[in-house]
Amino acid sequence: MGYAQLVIGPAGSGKSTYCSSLYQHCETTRRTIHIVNLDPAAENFDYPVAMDIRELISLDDVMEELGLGPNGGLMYCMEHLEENLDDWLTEELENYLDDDYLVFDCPGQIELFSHVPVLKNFVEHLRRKNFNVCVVYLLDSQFITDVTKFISGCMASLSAMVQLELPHVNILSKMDLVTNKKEVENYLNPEPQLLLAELNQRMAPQFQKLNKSLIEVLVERHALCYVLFNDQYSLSFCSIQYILSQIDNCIQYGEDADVKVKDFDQDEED
Ligand SMILES: Nc1nc2c(ncn2[C@@H]2O[C@H](COP(=O)(O)OP(=O)(O)OP(=O)(O)O)[C@@H](O)[C@H]2O)c(=O)[nH]1
Ligand SMILES: [Mg+2]
Repeated sequence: MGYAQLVIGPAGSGKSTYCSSLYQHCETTRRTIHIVNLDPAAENFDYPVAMDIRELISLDDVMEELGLGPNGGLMYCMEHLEENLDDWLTEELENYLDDDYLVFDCPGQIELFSHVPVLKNFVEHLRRKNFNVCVVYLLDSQFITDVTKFISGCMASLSAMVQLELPHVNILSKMDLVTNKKEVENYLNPEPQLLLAELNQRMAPQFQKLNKSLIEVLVERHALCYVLFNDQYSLSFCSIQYILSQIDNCIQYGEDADVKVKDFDQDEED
């Protein structure tokens, strides 16, 4: 059984920074993880790149040869990846052992997790290769400055949840940029009724029924729950260690460790 995180979220939400923090943390704690670049437009990396989509296809070549713009070119590259899952990805995965841990740093185009099936087929391929996969969805903390932004950010995450049908951890990134701590309290474990009241206040009266349904569906799917992340300085509730433990739990990584704790308890009882 292998383990994988699929790191997604809107453009600039901090996905690559998160991957590099995770890599540094794992290096310090002597844990092995491999970070994979799935962004054909990425150029600079703060982590060693274990696998790289740019070895399969170059965005510059696609834009030049097909006369596409950067977004059209990126979608073409991702569709090419989808067509090459059985050969390129399968061959690359052969370099990893059964219980290896891979982290996929994805591009930020929202289409990839709203309606285009590339990532869905990608994770299905990983699951066929016996990987336990968790989606890690990053949302920039600027989304909590305004209730309408927050709800739209949550809806985008929910659409990834519905499309990919995998364990899913939401992360609110760049917490160091939040100056108003009240905003954090309002949005971290939001009281649905208060959110709804605030949303109704911001929107025209004809949207009240829609607002109610939106909040209901977000609550039902646990899509309003976030863990916090801050790359700038260490705060225990924002720590990468805490986030990693939540994700490990979702993909049942380190179950052996739990068994050891049980044995220990048993010894004490004896
Ligand atoms: N202040 C602050 N800035 C951050 C944090 N995380 C990321 N950034 C900055 O946000 C910008 C975007 O970060 P990236 O990690 O490249 O974001 P990304 O989601 O990988 O972006 P794309 O791959 O282009 O979609 C960079 O300038 C980062 O330095 C954070 O925790 N705090
Ligand atoms: Mg990136």
